[in-house]
Amino acid sequence: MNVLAVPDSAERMSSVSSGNALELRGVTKMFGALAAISDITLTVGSGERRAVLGSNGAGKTTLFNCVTGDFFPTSGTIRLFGEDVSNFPAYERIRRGLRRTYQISLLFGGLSVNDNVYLACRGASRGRFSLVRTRHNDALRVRVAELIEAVNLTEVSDALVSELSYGQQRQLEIALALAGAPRLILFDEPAAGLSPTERAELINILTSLPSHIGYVIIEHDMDVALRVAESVTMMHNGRVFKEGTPEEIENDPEVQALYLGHGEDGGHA
Ligand SMILES: Nc1ncnc2c1ncn2[C@@H]1O[C@H](COP(=O)(O)OP(=O)(O)OP(=O)(O)O)[C@@H](O)[C@H]1O
Repeated sequence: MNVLAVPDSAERMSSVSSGNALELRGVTKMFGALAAISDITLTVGSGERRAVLGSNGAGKTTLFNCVTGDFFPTSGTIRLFGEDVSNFPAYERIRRGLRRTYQISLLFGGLSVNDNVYLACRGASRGRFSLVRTRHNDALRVRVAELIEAVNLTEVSDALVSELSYGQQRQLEIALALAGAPRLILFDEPAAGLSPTERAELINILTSLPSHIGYVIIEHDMDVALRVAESVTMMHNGRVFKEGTPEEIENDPEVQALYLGHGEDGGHA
């Protein structure tokens, strides 16, 4: 059987039994002799909001890359909504409702906020791409307005992206991740470079997302991470070091020693 073959939707739905959004079992990714992540076992329930913390080089980005399909794991399995996607290319994972934001901006600076979100919605709708306006197009425009509202950018919806503040650009990236029908979003350091006011806005946006949309967030800002997540996975040297609620992680002496600036790593938060 071709491991890249994708089952039809009925077959797919019948394989969805666990109710979990994401399940990693024994996932290892080697770069030559270096294990960037080792034997990672991790479960994210449907609609769950989880933070992944860890110092530089802990393996957080590699973990995301394995989940998205940017990298294939060297060993182990990755299940998305109950389906083994370990060998699926990235676009097949996107089709199943997985989205990701990046640390770097992927926005079209010369287009308006509206047009950026519109293009993301068109890309996600899988219809034939056309710039001719139709009724379907009108429905899409309504959806675009809803997404812009969800990230509090309505007042600047006609502004060019290049005219937005850095924080507004990060908010727009969240709107793009919401295009289509996402069920699980991977946020890669969304608070990086934000001012305190922009961080408060980000927390507000993330905690206001529809409850059926789960997310996993890599975030060095502990204050943001622990406020927007209901569960935390702490990584160290490519392995899962601790799991718990934000309170448990915050109060864990080993975590404090390792991550909050008292350990040999010097911390990174
Ligand atoms: N493409 C690659 N080729 C070789 N080594 C890599 C590659 N990507 C990551 N690594 C190595 O794997 C380890 C984990 O890196 P990774 O970027 O996943 O960590 P991280 O926790 O995301 O770090 P940061 O917080 O700095 O982004 C590091 O030692 C890194 O140098």
